Amino acid sequence: MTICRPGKGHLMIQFDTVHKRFPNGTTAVHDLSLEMPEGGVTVLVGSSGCGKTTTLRMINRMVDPTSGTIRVGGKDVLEQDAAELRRSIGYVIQQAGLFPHRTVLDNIATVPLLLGWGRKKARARAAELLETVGLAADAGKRYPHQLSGGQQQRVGVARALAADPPVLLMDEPFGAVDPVVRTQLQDELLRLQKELSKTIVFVTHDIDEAVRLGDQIAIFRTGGHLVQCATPADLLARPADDFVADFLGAERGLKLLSLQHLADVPQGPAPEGGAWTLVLDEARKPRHWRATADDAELPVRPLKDTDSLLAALNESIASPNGLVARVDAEGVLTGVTSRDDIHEHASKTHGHGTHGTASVAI
Ligand SMILES: Nc1ncnc2c1ncn2[C@@H]1O[C@H](COP(=O)(O)OP(=O)(O)OP(=O)(O)O)[C@@H](O)[C@H]1O
Repeated sequence: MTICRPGKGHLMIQFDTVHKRFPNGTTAVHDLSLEMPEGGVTVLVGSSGCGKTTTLRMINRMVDPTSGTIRVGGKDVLEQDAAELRRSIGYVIQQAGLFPHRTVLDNIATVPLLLGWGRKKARARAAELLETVGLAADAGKRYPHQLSGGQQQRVGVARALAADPPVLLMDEPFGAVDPVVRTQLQDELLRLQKELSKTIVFVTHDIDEAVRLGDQIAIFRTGGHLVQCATPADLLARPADDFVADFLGAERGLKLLSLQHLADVPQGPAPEGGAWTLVLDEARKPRHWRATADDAELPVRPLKDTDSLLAALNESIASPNGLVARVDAEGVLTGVTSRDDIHEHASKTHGHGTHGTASVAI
């Protein structure tokens, strides 16, 4: 059995040896012990039918466990009224699940109205949330079918946030939109999360989405078994077994590079007198590379400390001499870094163990 213990901060959600067997005999979740820190995003991933949705739905009692305990904010969910619990937890599903005959504003105001806020206050809150999720005020008067899939998904997020719940459950919320909109929605969620610090449980099939959004990722396999739970970087660096490694995909190393930043990679002065010179403007901002032999020019894409090692590797391949120009926040040159330095730094942090540090196999 794998137990996930993040080990720092307050825990908002705790699964303790939770088992779910449906009346038809299907075991959807098998002795799950998993802890989710307050203010963090826990992503549940795994192939179809491995128990992600059931796990999520046990948190707000849309499904009750067969055995074991689930605590939200320290309280056993089975000791709470199911309807009340549901209203206190935001829930977002694929294709938003909006009420088709209610305006967008009324959709968003649903839970505040159920909580007895009164129409005026609930609608004012809904209007505020439209802006929070990046929709224009006039979208509030429309009906869901008059919005694009991506816009509907934003309304779904606004509706889930309406009563300002501490916990948000998101079941494949961006599964039905195209990849460009999906990336935008992920960016929006990351921006919102910086502001709101909700405890989010997010179900997806998409490992890239999990790596982008998760503070911790729990990987399940068929039969409702949790295989590994760790931070994205730990998971990518140290998959627990072949199943996890396969799930992470052949580009696991590149994914890991996308999570690591350039900041710690050493830099030196830009070379002088070699085959290529880095040309700067009067403010010492890089303009281009110039060939000593024939004055040919090649573009330079300077990187900041916050850029990823993947971006750095990419730039070092594009650069004529394998050097990456580094700049400060104002775009002024701070130095250059070689492809070898990037490689060396990447392999130092990849590690070769087999177990994620946040997982304890027992
Ligand atoms: N109400 C139910 N009655 C019987 N079996 C169920 C019920 N709900 C889910 N199951 C079964 O439990 C298992 C886990 O289902 P669940 O929906 O939790 O998986 P999932 O990982 O979310 O799948 P997907 O990624 O396809 O949504 C599956 O075998 C499913 O068929």
